[in-house]
Amino acid sequence: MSSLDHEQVLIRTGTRSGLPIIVAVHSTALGQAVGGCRLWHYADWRDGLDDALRLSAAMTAKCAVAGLANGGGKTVVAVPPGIEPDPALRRAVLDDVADTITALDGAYATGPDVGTTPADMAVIGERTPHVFCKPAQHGGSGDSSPATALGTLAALRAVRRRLHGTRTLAGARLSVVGLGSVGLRLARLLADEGADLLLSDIDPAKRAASDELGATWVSPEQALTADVDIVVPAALGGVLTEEIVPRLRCAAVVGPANNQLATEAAGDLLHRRGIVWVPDYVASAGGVVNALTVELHKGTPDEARERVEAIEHTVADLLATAEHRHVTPAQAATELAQRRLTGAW
Ligand SMILES: NC(=O)c1ccc[n+]([C@@H]2O[C@H](COP(=O)([O-])OP(=O)(O)OC[C@H]3O[C@@H](n4cnc5c(N)ncnc54)[C@H](O)[C@@H]3O)[C@@H](O)[C@H]2O)c1
Repeated sequence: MSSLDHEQVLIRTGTRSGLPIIVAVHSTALGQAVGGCRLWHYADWRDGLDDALRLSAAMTAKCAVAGLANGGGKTVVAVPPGIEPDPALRRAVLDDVADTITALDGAYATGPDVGTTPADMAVIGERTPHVFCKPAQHGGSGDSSPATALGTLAALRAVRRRLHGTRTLAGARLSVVGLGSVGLRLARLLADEGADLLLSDIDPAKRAASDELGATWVSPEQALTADVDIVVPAALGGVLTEEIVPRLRCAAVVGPANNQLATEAAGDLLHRRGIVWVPDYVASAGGVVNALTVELHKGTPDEARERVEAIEHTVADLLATAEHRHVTPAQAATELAQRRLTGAW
């Protein structure tokens, strides 16, 4: 049996909801642990515990690599099969989550994750200050997509410099897969800067926005395998499969989509093909960096923007480490997290 490498895990049966509320605090070495609140169905609550343990450890790495003074944590509310939380049960769950966070005495703050929304964070915020990503009308930082897009742009600048010796995206050829909240914002920023864009989405209604930006509209498959400088995955995860990677014709893959690598082997394959890949949790950190800076660290919007734009330096550091140590960027990110966690910045 492996050892517990978390600082603490609090598991309670919610006094109001009767549901298992699990909060895993992986690390507070760099500061308060943060991580979203997942409200999801699990056949067995122990599966929810596994998720909380795994995802909180991943948050420690994400925060450390992003240079945040925060550690990793996670809340999982394990909803048994067959129960669909109605508004009353949902309210009960959120109050139970807030009380559990209060019991941790500031060691952990939560935000939205699968199954919860910024509006839910406002409800949790009625009982505890240790919450972020509340809607703007509740004093929060609001929609995280603009900051996520800005952070991805910063990551793209670092990669552009690495590929072509310049940080401007003017004249760079990029394809964006997914024109949702983040992808479309990012496409606009790239178009403003004069990038040569191929845009795609499974939703044909997004074509109008693509035309407006003067971009070339292609299918998601064409966008992924296009002969461009950088492919930007901005839709769902798992796009980088062992089947697709050999067909890529780009020099780099950098985007906000979560969990882009379908398998670890796909990551190795990218590396062997000499395609630069920035781990998604690094490229997509802008949203959480902005929310934490403004809401938990009480920074100004300018400070938050500066921190989001610092993702450019983080990525440059990461790529330099990967090259120097002959490792994948994912391994380099793990090493960077370790260096920061042990104070050896
Ligand atoms: N919103 C944020 O702040 C944020 C932060 C970190 C990471 N992310 C990640 O970035 C990605 C995009 O997030 P979002 O908020 O823009 O989501 P979204 O739901 O607003 O947009 C996703 C878009 O992708 C399209 N899409 C879905 N499947 C597709 C496919 N197979 N090919 C092409 N397009 C497809 C959808 O039609 C939609 O337009 C997600 O993976 C998300 O987890 C988002």
